[in-house]
Amino acid sequence: MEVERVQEIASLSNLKGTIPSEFIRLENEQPAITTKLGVLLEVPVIDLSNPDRQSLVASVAEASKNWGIFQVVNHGITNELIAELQKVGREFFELPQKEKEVIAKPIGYNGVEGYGTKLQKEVEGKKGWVDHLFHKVWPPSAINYHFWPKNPPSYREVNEQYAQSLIPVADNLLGLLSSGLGLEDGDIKQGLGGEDLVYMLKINYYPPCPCPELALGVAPHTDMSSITILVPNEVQGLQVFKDDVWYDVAYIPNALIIHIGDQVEVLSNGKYKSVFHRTTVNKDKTRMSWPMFLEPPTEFEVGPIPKLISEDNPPKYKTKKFKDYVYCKLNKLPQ
Ligand SMILES: O=C(O)CCC(=O)C(=O)O
Ligand SMILES: [Fe+2]
Repeated sequence: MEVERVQEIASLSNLKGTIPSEFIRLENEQPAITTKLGVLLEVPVIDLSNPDRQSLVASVAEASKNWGIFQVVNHGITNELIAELQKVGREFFELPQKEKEVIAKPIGYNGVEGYGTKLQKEVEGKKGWVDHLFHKVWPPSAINYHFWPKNPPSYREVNEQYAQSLIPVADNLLGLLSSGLGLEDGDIKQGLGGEDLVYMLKINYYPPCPCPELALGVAPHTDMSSITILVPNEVQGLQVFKDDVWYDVAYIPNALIIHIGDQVEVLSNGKYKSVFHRTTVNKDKTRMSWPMFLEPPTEFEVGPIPKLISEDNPPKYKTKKFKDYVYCKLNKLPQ
């Protein structure tokens, strides 16, 4: 059988300290050359239990304007639930390959859901050292359980519980972002489709890599989502581009990492910035992460919120259907 999944490539005994050439980045992307070594970037850490809403709004707005990324603590998701989420996700990836392939993204299928490995659409044709699983978890009408692992048996219950616990956290964050622009709390969520907002879960599985200094996990990008709520495991790997260099983001156990994605940048007419990030891999350890992408429905039109637009502040972005935004971005066409 032709080896295709990174997890399988990583387990080959004949690698002997090397990796196939399609994983070796050009020098301008290699982590060993482009990372600020020995420094952990302390992105803003925001305590969501802060009773002073004004100061909470101010810190979320400041982080979203200047960083596009922050971490939240005291968010209300229990450590036990995060541990369960990680356990069932890891157990799925540790199943025999044949069992994982049952929920593989079908070839030629037009959606993103399913187990898979991305063949990066990059000029150099390089591949990321990562496999993934995508499936929607909310709203119930958007869910296709075919793409959810049947094994381990508790996968569904744990992931449903996690999605439901995340809804108030997401609503709160979107409200804080709205308020930070001087808008009503509900305006940003409304601008994303309101209750039809889709929660798309991705699990990234980065197996140990014999040459972590030459490869990347996920290539540099901004998320197409509105915001992304991310749980990593304890293995370092997330990097952010700041002042022309890549920095490792400090890992805080049980914090949620929040990325500002492209749709919030558009809605805010550029006041909030989507964060440019990438991931590195580890020589000995498996890294995993669980980004939850909060996305407008594909047919929903997103554009700068009208209340933010004036003669002095004209729209900087087009208003367009989310599916058209995605199509242009994936095919590297102008937006
Ligand atoms: O693994 C991570 O920490 C981030 C992954 C990521 O950026 C993505 O999947 O979009
Ligand atoms: Fe990302």
